[in-house]
Amino acid sequence: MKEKSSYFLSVAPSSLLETQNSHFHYFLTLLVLCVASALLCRFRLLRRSIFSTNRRTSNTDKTNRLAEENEQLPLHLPPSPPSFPLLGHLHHLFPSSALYKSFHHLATQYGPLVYLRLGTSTLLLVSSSSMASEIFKAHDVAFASRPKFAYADKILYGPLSFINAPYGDYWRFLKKLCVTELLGPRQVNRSCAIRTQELHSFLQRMIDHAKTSMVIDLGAELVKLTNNVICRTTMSTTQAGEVRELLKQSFELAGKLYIGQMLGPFKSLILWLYGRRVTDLNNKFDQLLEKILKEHEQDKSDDYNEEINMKSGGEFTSYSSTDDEIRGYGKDMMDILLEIHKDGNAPVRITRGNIKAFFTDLIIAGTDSSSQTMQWVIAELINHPNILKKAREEIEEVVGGTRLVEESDIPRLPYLQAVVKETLRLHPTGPVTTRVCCQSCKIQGYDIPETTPVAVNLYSIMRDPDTWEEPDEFRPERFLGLGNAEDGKSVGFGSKGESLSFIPFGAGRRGCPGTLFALTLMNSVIAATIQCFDWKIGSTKVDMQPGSGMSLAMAHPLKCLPVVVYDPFNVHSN
Ligand code: HEM
Repeated sequence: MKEKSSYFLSVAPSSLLETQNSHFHYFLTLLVLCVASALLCRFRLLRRSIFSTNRRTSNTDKTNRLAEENEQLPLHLPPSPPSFPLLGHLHHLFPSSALYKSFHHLATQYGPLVYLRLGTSTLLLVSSSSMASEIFKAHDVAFASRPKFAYADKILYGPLSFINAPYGDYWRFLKKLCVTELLGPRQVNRSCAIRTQELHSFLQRMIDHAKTSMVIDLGAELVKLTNNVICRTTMSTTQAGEVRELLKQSFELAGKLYIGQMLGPFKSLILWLYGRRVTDLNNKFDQLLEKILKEHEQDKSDDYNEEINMKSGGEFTSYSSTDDEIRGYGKDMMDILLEIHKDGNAPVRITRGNIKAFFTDLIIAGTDSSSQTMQWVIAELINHPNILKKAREEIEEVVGGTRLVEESDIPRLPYLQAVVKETLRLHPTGPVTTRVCCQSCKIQGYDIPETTPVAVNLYSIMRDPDTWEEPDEFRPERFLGLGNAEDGKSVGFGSKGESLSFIPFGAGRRGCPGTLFALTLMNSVIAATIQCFDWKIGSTKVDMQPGSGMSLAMAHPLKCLPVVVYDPFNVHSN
């Protein structure tokens, strides 16, 4: 059955749509959307009455047709709030400028499973851990694909993307490769040297700023650190800044197309306005990635190390390492994928386009999510000095006062890990994840028709008062000890046998393959930051207001002055 492009949110664009940050734009867009939907529906009604056709196009119509085919038995759909005849439930998205909050509000009023009609599309909203279990566990295969985007062919490598690939041979092959090889424990261990170098570089920059009493944009510094780590680990490139800038511009425009797809017959207008610029940027980015691919193919020359030393940001040049140490391992992820590309016997054909799309996915999915989470952690610690003190004491006890905390210390720092987990619970940077129902099924007695797009609100699940005591409080202690969750079940990251009450990385087949990579990086950066710095801000408390849009970023960048409490590069002065 041909799948209708529909209203959807997905991992990559959730961070991209952060660019639509202004409240004004958000409301204006929804207003235009409402008017457009109304016009579209009126036009359809008129056309039907003139030509007396029975042509049906919307998912709601499909649902009714299924009911007709099913011996006229009406489908038993999940509960729906009251709706307007043409707009459906669009007006329910207005109460908040952030979509996950509007969804959260809907769940508190109408329950954990809500069926919505948004203009011409439908959406199943899932907001509790037991309902999420139905999607991520009981019917995992039926919900293993993501909804399609009308302009998939316009956004960067859209149709070749892994994140939006339908559940099938290609996706399964790459997912297995991610888990066993590219993002698995072995590869994460082997890239430790890259993370350490970039962390030292970051710390040195903070120390320099502290010496000159310079207020810094901590978010921007963390983005730089994360982007460098991901670009170097995945494709050993020293052009991380250029990669990021082009991606940012390209996806700002993609965000506009994304909103535009909801405008029904007017969506071509958006394409007309921005199409050319999107193509130009995509071409520029493609040229850059092609260059990096060719460098890999040309077998890197001996002066590779020297080149890295000169370009890797400059500040930290004390290493003189072998190629293995610089890259973290002999082969990087791009080398591995190129080998598969050239292997005629590989079980799945991977094109050059697929390789470029895959690395673009990793950078988009991994950079902002990790850096924003770290920014939230530091903001929470500034606002909770007792927790900062406790975390610092734990590090001092394990590490002593003579060296910098290392990745290998993390397993002995449970309180630090609890601080990071509690931040992920309160501030999941991808608060809503999406799926599409590919096989009609029943959830708790309700019929879910094929092609229904699904939004799982991770934010609601992780603030559910039935699971979490005082859900809005920052209390890392809740993650210490047995069981962890107030519902008594084990809390991991949504793996098999665990409660789905803590799922910042999603769950099931399409759960985040970068979980280990992200946690390894975040735990070690946060540990070192706690050990080395206090932070001064302009007021007594950090403003914790989240921004609008679809990702959960801070509304105001965290600007602060680092104050050195331990300088790992000048031990004599400590
Ligand atoms: C704090 C950091 C991160 C958070 C909170 C996060 C969160 C998520 C979430 C919620 C999903 C959707 C899962 C679902 O639909 O069930 C996802 C998917 C994904 N993430 Fe992450 N992520 C993070 C870091 C990373 C990193 C570092 C990488 C790679 C380097 C990565 C790569 C991906 C990919 C490729 C997908 C798509 C998986 C698929 O569709 O099969 N993520 N992530």
